[in-house]
Amino acid sequence: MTKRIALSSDHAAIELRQAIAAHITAQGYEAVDIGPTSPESTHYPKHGQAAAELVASGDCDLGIILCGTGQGIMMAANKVKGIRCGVCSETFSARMIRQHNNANMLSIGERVTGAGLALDIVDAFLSAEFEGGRHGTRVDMINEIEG
Ligand SMILES: O=C(CO)[C@H](O)[C@H](O)COP(=O)(O)O
Repeated sequence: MTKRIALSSDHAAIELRQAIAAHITAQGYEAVDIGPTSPESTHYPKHGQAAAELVASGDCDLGIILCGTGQGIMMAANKVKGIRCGVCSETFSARMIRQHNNANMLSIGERVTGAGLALDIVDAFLSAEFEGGRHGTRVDMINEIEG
């Protein structure tokens, strides 16, 4: 079944978000891009929350969110129950947050990471699978903290 990927950003990362949407669509994913499209200044918490809710509800399989640094929108997304989101600026971590942490969202900073590398980061994240085992025990411990 086609994987649905939630995408959102604030004003600082619209161009990179749209490039990622086109990139993953070309790979056969369904990009559920909830904007914004206007370059007007906006507030990253609401965009992080909206994408995180699509993932937490099961409407989307995974999510990719962006802001200037990737940090603020990641913090907002991680407040939604069931979300495990990491900021990545290289491919090793993008792969590992899936394999070891079962991350269901990836965050990238458009003001930090160039577009070419960002697309490689997305590929690393989307192609990796959670390994379970001892990592499952640890992810369960994270979920227990959340309650
Ligand atoms: O990176 C971000 C949050 O972590 C934001 O994109 C950034 O703070 C927006 O800044 P500005 O309003 O000056 O464009």
